Amino acid sequence: MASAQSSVPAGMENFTVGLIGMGDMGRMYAERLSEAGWRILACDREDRYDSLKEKYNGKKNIEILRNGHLVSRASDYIIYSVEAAFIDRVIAQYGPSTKMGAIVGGQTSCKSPEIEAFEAHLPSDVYIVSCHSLHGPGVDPQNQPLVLIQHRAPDEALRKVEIVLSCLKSKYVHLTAQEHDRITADTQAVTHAAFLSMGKAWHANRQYPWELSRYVGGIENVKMNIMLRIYSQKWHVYAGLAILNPEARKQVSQYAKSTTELYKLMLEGNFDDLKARIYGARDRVFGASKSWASRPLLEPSILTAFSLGTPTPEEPARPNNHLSLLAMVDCWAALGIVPYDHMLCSTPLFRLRLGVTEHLFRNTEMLDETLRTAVDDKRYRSDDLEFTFAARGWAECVTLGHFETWEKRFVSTQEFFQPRFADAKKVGDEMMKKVQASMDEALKMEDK
Ligand SMILES: NC(=O)C1=CN([C@@H]2O[C@H](COP(=O)(O)OP(=O)(O)OC[C@H]3O[C@@H](n4cnc5c(N)ncnc54)[C@H](OP(=O)(O)O)[C@@H]3O)[C@@H](O)[C@H]2O)C=CC1
Ligand SMILES: O=C(O)C(=O)Cc1ccc(O)cc1
Repeated sequence: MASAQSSVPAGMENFTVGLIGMGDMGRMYAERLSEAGWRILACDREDRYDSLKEKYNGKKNIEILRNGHLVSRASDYIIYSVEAAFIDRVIAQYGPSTKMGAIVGGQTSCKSPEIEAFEAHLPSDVYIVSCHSLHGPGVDPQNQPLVLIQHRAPDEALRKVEIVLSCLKSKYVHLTAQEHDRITADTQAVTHAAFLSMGKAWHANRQYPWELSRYVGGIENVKMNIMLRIYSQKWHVYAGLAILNPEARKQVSQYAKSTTELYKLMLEGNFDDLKARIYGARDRVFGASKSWASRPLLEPSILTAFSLGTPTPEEPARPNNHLSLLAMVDCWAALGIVPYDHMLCSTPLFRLRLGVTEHLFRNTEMLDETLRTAVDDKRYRSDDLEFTFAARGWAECVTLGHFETWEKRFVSTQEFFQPRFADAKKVGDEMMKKVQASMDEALKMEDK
C-alpha cells in the first residue's frame, strides 16, 4: 500500500486512517496523509458519496465509503473533521461503530464539546487522542502548530498519532482540552471579535474602505486584508470557535465592553483618561514580554510594502484612531492576558493580527497621534459608532449562543465583500509568508 515516498514505518503498513467529514480540512488531511503512504478510508454525508468517489477514484490510497459506520469499523485511527456544532450528533451516530482498540480524535476548533461527546458515545475500549491544526486548509502545515490532546490513551497511542501526522511537518504542541480552549479563546476569539466587527461596521456604512481615499497606509491595508480573509471563510468555523468554547464568552464580552468604554472616552474628548488607560494597557500586555522587547512580529518594511498608492499633498496619509486595535489591547489587559505567552499555539493569521496591533503600540509617536485623532477628529465618529454596535452585537450573539443569528450576521457581510476575496487572498498569502519568514528568522537567532 505504501507509495514511493512513503513515510509509513515498518510495522504500521496496514494501519488505516479514517476521516469522517471531507470538507476543507478533511480533504487536506486525506490528500497529505495519503501522499505520505497512509491508507485512508473517508466519507462525508451519504449524499456526497458518488461525487467524492468519482473525485478520488483509484487515487492516492484514498477509498471513499458511504458513511461513518463503515469508516469507523475498519480504521485504526479515526479523525472527525465536521462542524463543531454537529460534533455531538455525528459522534453519537458513528462512535459506537468504532473498531475495538482504535484511536479516535477530532479536528474541531473547540475541544470541550468534542471531548464530552467522545466520552459520552465512544465504547470504553477505544482511545481518545484529539488534534487541532492551527491554520486554515489553504496554508502549508509545515512548521505550523498542531495541538495534540492525549485525553484517554496510553503513550503508545499518542506515539502512533505522532507518527501518522508527522508527514504534515507541523510542530506538535501537547495540551489538555481545557488548556487548548483557554488559549484559543485568549488569542483567536478576541482577535476575531475585532475583525468581525470591523467588517460589520464598514458594511453598515456601506463602505469599501479601500475606495475611500487614494492613499491607504500599510496598517490600514493589512487590517482590511485580515478582515476580508476572515469573511472569506465558512461562517461555522468562527461561530463554533466563539460560541462553543466555554472560555470565549468572557473574552468576547470584554472586547465589547472595552470598545464601548473607549468610545465613550473618545466622545467625551477625554484625552487624559484615554491616554492613561491605553498606556496602562500597553504596559500590562506588552511590558513584560521578551519577544516584544526583542523584535517586531511585523517588520515595518512589510507594512510599508503593503501601502496602496502614495501620499500626496492633496491626499496625505490620514491618521486613524484604530479603535479596533486599542480595544484589543484594553481587553487583554482587563483579563490579564499576555498573548505572547501563547505564541507556540498561534495561527498564521493570529500572528498577523497581533503583529499589526503591536506595530501601533511599539511606535509611541503613532500611538499618541492615534489617541489625539480619537479625541479630536470627528470624521471617524460614525464609523466608530457602527464598530461599537458591531462589537456588542457579536458579544450578545456569543453570550446567548445564537448560531442562527451569528450565521445571518456573518453571511450578509460576507456577501457584501465577496467580490474582493480573490485579490485579498493573494495579498494575504504574501503577508503571511513574510510574517512566517520573519518568525523563522527570529527562532534561528534564539537558537544561536
Ligand atoms: N477551516 C479552518 O480554517 C479550520 C477548521 N477547523 C475545524 O475543522 C472542522 C472542519 O472544518 P472545515 O473542514 O473547514 O469545514 P467544512 O464545512 O469544509 O467541512 C465539514 C464537512 O463535514 C461534513 N459533515 C457534516 N456532518 C457529517 C456526517 N454526519 N458525516 C460525514 N460528514 C459530515 C460537512 O457536510 P455539510 O457541509 O453538508 O454539513 C462538511 O462537508 C471544524 O470543526 C472546524 O472548526 C480546524 C482548523 C482550521
Ligand atoms: O483565524 C485564524 O486564526 C486562522 O488562522 C484560521 C483558523 C480558524 C479556525 C481554526 O481552528 C484554526 C485556524
